[in-house]
Amino acid sequence: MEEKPNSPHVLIFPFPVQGHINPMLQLAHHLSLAGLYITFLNSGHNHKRLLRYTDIQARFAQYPGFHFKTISDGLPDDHPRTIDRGTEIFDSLNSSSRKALEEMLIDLRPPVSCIIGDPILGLCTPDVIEAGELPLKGYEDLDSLITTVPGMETFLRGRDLPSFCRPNDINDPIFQQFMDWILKSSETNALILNTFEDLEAPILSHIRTKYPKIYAIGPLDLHLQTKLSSSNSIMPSQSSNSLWEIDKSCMAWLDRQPPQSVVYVSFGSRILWLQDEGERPRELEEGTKERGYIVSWAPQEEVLAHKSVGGFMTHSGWNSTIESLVARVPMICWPCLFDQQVNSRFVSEVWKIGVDMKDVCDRKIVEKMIYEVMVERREEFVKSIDRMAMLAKICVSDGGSSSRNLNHLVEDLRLMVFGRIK
Ligand SMILES: O=c1ccn([C@@H]2O[C@H](COP(=O)(O)OP(=O)(O)O[C@H]3O[C@H](CO)[C@@H](O)[C@H](O)[C@H]3O)[C@@H](O)[C@H]2O)c(=O)[nH]1
Repeated sequence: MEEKPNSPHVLIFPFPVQGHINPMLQLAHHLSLAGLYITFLNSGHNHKRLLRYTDIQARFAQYPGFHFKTISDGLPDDHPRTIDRGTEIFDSLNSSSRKALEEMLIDLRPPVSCIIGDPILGLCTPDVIEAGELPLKGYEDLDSLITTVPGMETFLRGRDLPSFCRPNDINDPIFQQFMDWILKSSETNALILNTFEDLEAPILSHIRTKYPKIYAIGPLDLHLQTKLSSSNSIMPSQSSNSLWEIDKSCMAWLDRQPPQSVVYVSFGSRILWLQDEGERPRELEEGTKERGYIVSWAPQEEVLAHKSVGGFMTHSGWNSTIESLVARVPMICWPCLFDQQVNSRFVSEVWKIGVDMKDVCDRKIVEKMIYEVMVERREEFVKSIDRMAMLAKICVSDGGSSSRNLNHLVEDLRLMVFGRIK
């Protein structure tokens, strides 16, 4: 890499799953557009998979300061790396990558001025424990309000807490491990968030009391699209970030459906075991043949933007939530893990852009919720989501809050080279 004194060199290291690689690549793209040196660090396993479906390196070839590097996640090649394997991937990455990362940092030129990592942000968990609201005492607590999370006092119930934050016993080793990561994440200098001020203002002002430097620069994808189109550049297709082969055949099927008649169902990387094994139940294929279309990995953003799609049944992963908001598609949420329970509560109770099935799901409930989103409360949801999508657009356009925050981020990264800020 040609060494230019005074140029910041940013090392970006996403947690090695699809939902983290996508936004981190978008962030890397933003910083490259601003002329920064970037080293994008992938696990060797994921980098091989990205290269299988797209020439990800060619996509960034226009940026001379952009380099990919890989690091081992410490797991054997045939390990499924799915979340149903508990914290295996976290643990392995933690123990195997530290030394390699330290060595890499010594060797990289120009010297790395900043590392953008991917921590778990559980800011309030210690306060909730301190207040005695965790651990939950039993089923009756699932419906009680949690009153110690600022900005969420009136709507956050026990059942809306992230799954990892509600152990039966706070001495549970997995919970303790998460707590350890949460406490470590509070040592970072600043937070870069894939959200926008108009979406989460009260929460962002609370986070600001703990982290003076936060940069809400999202929705990253829409932001990138806006930036690239203003310079007449082409937005890379989503398939250029994908760990799975995208099957576009569903687009022709969507073209044949009436406007807003289709419910798109996807649980992110949650049910990939099913797809990877090629074990889709035959009854599912047969039963939906006339009325639906199944693919293993869809071009999600294109699907959401299609005029025939009227609702999204989602696991409420953050990327899916924000992509649905941008595409103005109301949601039927069926959260499972991590932040998904909180996201779905915001969708239904705060933003009012969909319904939250939470932990109660059977065919009657699915039918009822789909009816609510597609018919009964459609007008209300569409009105709110149109407004949110418009605010997102304003935030990422020139002079909008996300655009200004991104400029500040770039300025601050530049200052780091001179050691003027930490
Ligand atoms: O058929 C599909 C399904 C998904 N996607 C894309 O894959 C990403 C999925 O991301 P997300 O919705 O965030 O789900 P996960 O991959 O499950 O994300 C993990 O990471 C997220 C970000 O931290 C968390 O919010 C989730 O809870 C966690 O499960 C999105 O960009 C989708 O567009 C596709 O392109 N095609």
